[in-house]
Amino acid sequence: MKIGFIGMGNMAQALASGFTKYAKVKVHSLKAFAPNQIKLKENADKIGFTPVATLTELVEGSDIIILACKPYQMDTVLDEIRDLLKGKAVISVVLGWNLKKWQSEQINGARFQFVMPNISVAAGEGVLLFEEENSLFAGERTDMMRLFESVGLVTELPAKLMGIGGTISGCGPAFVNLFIEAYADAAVKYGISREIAYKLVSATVMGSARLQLMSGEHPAVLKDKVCSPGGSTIKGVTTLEREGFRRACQLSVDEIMKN
Ligand SMILES: NC(=O)C1=CN([C@@H]2O[C@H](COP(=O)(O)OP(=O)(O)OC[C@H]3O[C@@H](n4cnc5c(N)ncnc54)[C@H](O)[C@@H]3O)[C@@H](O)[C@H]2O)C=CC1
Ligand SMILES: O=C(O)[C@@H]1CCC=N1
Repeated sequence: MKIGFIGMGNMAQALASGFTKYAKVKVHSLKAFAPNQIKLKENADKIGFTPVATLTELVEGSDIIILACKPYQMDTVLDEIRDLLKGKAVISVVLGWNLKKWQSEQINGARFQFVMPNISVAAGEGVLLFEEENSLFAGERTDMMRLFESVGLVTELPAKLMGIGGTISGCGPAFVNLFIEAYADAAVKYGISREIAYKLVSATVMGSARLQLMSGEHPAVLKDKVCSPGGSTIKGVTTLEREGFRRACQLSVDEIMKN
C-alpha cells in the first residue's frame, strides 16, 4: 500500500501519526506534500513519513491519495493533479467533498471514497465514518477499512447521514475538550495544579466513555449510578440542567447542521 497525503495539517498529521504507530496492514510507503516545505520536513521528521516537493511527485508515487487540505483549497489542488489521478484510489477527508461532489468534477478513472475522521486517530482511538456510496473496488475498500480500523472505530453511513455523523464525531473532540478545559479550570480554582487537573478530567472522560461503550448501558443509568440520593453529584447534575447544558449541546449541533 503506497499512501500519499495531500496537505499535512492537523487532520493529516493525526492520521499519519496513527498509521505509523498502529497500522495493522502493511504500509509500503507514506508520503506527503504541502506547500510549506519547511513545516512539512519538520512534521516528516517528527511523524515518520516521506516529504515530497511537488503534487505531481506525490500522486505519481502513490496508489492511494488522501485528500486532506481545506475545502477552499480543493480547486487549486485538482487543477494541478486532475490528469494524473487515472487508476488511483482517492480518499477524501475534506468536508463537503463526498462522492456526489467528486462525481460532479468528472475526474475520469479515479476511484473514490469519502471518510470523515476525527483527530483522536492520533491516539488510535478515532472515529472514522465511511460514506456507503463510493466507487472503490470491493477488495480495496475492505483494505482501506482495515487500515482505518487500526486507528479507531469504523462505521459506514449513507451519504444523507454523513453530515450529522461528522458533526458528532468529527467536530466532537472540540466539544469534549471544551468540557475538559472547563472542568479543569474548576479544579484549578479549588487548588489542584493544571497538570493534575487535565489528567484527572481527561481520564474521567475516557473511563466514562469506555464503560458506556463496553457495558452498552444507557448513559442515564450510568449517571444515576453516580448520583447518591441527597449526595454531591445530583447537586452538580441539577445545576448543569438548570444552566442549559443539554440545550447548549443540542444548539451547537443545530448551528452546524444549518450549513
Ligand atoms: N481538523 C479536524 O479535526 C478535521 C478536519 N477534517 C477535514 O480535514 C481537512 C484538513 O483540515 P485541517 O487539517 O484541520 O486543516 P489545516 O489547515 O490544518 O491543514 C490543511 C493542509 O493543507 C495544506 N494545503 C494548502 N494548500 C494546499 C495545496 N494547494 N496543495 C496541497 N496542500 C495544501 C496546508 O499547507 C495544510 O498542510 C479539511 O478539509 C477538514 O474538513 C475532517 C475531520 C476532522
Ligand atoms: O471544523 C471543520 O470544518 C472540520 C470538519 C470536522 C472537524 N473539523
